Amino acid sequence: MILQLPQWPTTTNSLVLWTLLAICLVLLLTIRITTRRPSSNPTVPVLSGLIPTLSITLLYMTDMRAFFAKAKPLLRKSATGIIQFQLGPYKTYLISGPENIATIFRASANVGCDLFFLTLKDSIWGATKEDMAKFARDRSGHSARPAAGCEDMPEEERVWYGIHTVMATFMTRKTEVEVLSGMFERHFGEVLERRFPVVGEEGTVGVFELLKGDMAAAVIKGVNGTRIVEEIPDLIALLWDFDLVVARLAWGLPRWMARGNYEKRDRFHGALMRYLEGAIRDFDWESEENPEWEPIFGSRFSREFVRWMVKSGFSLRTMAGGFGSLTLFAANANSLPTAAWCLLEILRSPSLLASVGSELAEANIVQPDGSIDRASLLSLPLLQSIYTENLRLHVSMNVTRQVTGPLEMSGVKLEEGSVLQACTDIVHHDEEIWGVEGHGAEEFWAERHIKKGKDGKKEFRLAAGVNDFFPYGGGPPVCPGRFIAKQQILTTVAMLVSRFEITPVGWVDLEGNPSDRPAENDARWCGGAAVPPDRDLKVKLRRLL
Ligand code: HEM
Repeated sequence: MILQLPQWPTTTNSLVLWTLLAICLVLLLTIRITTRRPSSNPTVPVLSGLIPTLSITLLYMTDMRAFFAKAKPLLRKSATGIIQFQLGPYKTYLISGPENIATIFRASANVGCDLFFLTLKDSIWGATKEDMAKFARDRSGHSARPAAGCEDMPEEERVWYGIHTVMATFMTRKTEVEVLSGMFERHFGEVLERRFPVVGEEGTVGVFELLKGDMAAAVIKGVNGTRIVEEIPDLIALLWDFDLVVARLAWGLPRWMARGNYEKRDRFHGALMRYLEGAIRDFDWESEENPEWEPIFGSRFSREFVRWMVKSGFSLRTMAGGFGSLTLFAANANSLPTAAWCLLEILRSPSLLASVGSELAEANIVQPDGSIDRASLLSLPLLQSIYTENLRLHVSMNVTRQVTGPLEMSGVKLEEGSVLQACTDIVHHDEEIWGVEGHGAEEFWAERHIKKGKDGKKEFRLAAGVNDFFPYGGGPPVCPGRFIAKQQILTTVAMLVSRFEITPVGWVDLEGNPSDRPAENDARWCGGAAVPPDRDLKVKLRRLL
């Protein structure tokens, strides 16, 4: 039986789904469909299974790791760095190689991302039909200049551009990044202070468990304000429940096939709808002041996003979906696991912990008043190398675009309407790109991205070309939160390493039972951006400062 059983949590609904899929497979096998769909483009190798279309689509949806293992050797052998497969109704090109990747990241009318983002608005936001129609109608693009043919479209109907403008303005500008990072540092400091009120205080915690609670609380207070955590006391639990099903929701299976996933999404959105209703009513939208932060919506980014949605006439349901995905989920779901991996790698090696401690101390990262000198922190070579290495090894993202006009790549004419994917899981683990003697590509090597400068000093330098590394995607839809993410992750590491004496106690599974092995990537998140660890490290913390 070629059906790969899913590694997802088993629920009655998923059992029903798999039983149905298994029946379909058996039927198809019985009538012996063995023909392979011929490639319409002979220079592009075809990734195919026993049953054309169905095998690969199923593998992709149920076991992303096995899909990568099958695709990788074929892609490596492909002279053009392109292979193709059928993903449900879409012909999909899997691409590699810096030139090909640069092509999809270049701003071009012939490469679009709306198909991918539109799917997410339906399945993950749970947008209403009317609001989905607004997004589907707008073909004017994300740039200030409307795409050809849409020049006369009224600005308020340009919803993609509207959303892009809010994110680009309030997430990537230096002042906003500074405010968000400063708020994060303040709130994370406060939660640590509450947990360890006096110098010398000790406690045993799981590193990832601590971040999922305390780091998430600090991120949310900084980005979304303090009132939301008071009004929704189980917000963090609802968020992590939602996080567990996001990648599966993205496939858009109907509710009857994945009821449990939709229930988790709806519980999260239901709480946000109730919150937003009151928050929108109570906030003084007429005020001339636009503070950097206030308790109802937190940062300008979160407030301006809600203001834009209200002004554009979106329903409360769509608003809750967008608010949940683009602010709460986006701000936590990737930077938290990455911060956890940075800490796990540092703490499992006493010599690396000592080196990081010295790097922080020598650069006086902790100021006399206890605050962090974030500008200097961001330029520390060893910490940057550790951060980069963890993004390389633990971000598993299939960056997705669509061919929207005539497009040629490595001499191959790509079919219009087809999907393009660049997988970090394949490119970031490529031995030829990243491997060096003694340090294979699969290994975490803290110093992989460090070179000696002319003065003999250590400098951070990415160990490959810029298009070989794309944890934050690329091109116009590149992650707008990348600057904030880096600050949050490095600040978390710096605060814990400099304020505490940390002694590892042992590895535990996610229920807290002792484990005989260290953490690995949790396969359930494979293909869905930052992959969390499947084990945690229990540590003893003793407050030093
Ligand atoms: C390690 C941390 C992070 C990683 C690896 C990551 C990765 C990504 C990737 C790969 C994309 C898609 C880009 C593309 O298609 O080219 C994305 C989009 C996005 N990210 Fe991040 N991200 C991280 C942190 C953050 C943070 C901290 C925020 C917010 C504070 C954020 C907000 C967003 C938003 C709003 C989008 C656009 C989603 C949409 O339009 O539907 N990200 N991110």
